[in-house]
Amino acid sequence: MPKIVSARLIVTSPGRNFVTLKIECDDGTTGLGDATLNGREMAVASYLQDHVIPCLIGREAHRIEDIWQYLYKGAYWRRGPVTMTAIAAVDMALWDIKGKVAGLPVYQLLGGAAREGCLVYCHANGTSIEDTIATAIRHRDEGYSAIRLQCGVPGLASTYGVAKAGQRYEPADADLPSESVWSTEKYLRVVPELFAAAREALGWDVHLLHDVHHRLTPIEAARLGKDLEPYRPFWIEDATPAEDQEAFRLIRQHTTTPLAVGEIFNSIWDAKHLIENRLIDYIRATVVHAGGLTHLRQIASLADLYQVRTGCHGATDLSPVTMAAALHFGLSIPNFGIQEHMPHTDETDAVFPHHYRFEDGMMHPGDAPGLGVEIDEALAETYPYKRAYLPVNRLEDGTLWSW
Ligand SMILES: O=C(O)[C@@H](O)[C@@H](O)[C@H](O)[C@H](O)CO
Ligand SMILES: [Mg+2]
Repeated sequence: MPKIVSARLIVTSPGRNFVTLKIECDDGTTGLGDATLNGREMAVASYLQDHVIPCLIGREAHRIEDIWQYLYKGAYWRRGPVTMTAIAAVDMALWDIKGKVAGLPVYQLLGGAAREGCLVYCHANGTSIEDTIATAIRHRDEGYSAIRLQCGVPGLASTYGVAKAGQRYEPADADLPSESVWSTEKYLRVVPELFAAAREALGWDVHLLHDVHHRLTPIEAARLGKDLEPYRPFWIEDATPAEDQEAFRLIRQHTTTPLAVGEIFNSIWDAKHLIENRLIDYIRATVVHAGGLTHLRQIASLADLYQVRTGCHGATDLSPVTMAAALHFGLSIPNFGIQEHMPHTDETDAVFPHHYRFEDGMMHPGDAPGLGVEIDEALAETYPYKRAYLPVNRLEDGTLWSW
């Protein structure tokens, strides 16, 4: 059985920061895990370097569950985004190794394919409704059958999800947190107009999604859900800050618009109340921030009992290693819903050559043994780490608000 002989971190910044864990075994097999936590990358790097890697050396790489429990219970201080991202990186790398040793793609180790491919959604954003619709039409013509819509808010200089003119969308945009200004009233006026225009332009054969990004109170989220019902959204995401899981009951009482939440969740305990009370329809927890494939499977199994489906986070600050792992996961579980797909830049894809592919609105992880993604270390080295923070958000009166 392969034993772990070394593990190291590769921090690279091909346009944005990524932290990757590479584990090597005595038989030469290596595995990769994504350890990227946007805006707090070096916290995870230190947790792995200083507290996890020393405990891995000499362990049997195949004992994934035992190592997971060792890193979770053995830390004493359980859960949290830094800890669970670090555990996720180890977990992904060990599944990668197990697949390579078995000569099988990871989805075959997880029970095999439960579908032909994973339905994905992409992002259409624009400073105006017209720009957003034009982008959405372009993505539909590229083959996407699910599109997330985010547009600028008249009267606000910027808003979540909308790229600066002529640039790719990258929220971690400054050496210290940039500040944006928010107005719920102005926002609530424009989103129904956006969806009305989108249905007018795109018709009904495309799924339309929207990310509220934690910014509404429960009753405001209920109002948005009701206002959007005529346009049948696939979901509204992060409608209200989800530490307050019970708040979703109030939203539920007012609207049938499907609710998705969980990209910032890092364990099953963040989602248990929401799922067991059917307060949500999609759980967005993802491989890299929720403890890896081992833990995410537990979350998906709990969700399946309550007819909650997965809708994993898949933004560009999750590396191609997570994208690959998410597709193996999504292909294999019974209650897959949809997978977010924000294509990485060409420079990122060159650092992380991979086998996953997009075709006709769906993605497939490919059939290479393991996760099917590697890292070009020489190229990675040419992109040094550059500190970057996510923005902070304030109301027009200066109150610090959810970004
Ligand atoms: O649904 C999404 O993709 C967003 O919520 C993310 O882009 C999120 O803002 C970033 O991942 C934060 O790093
Ligand atoms: Mg989101």
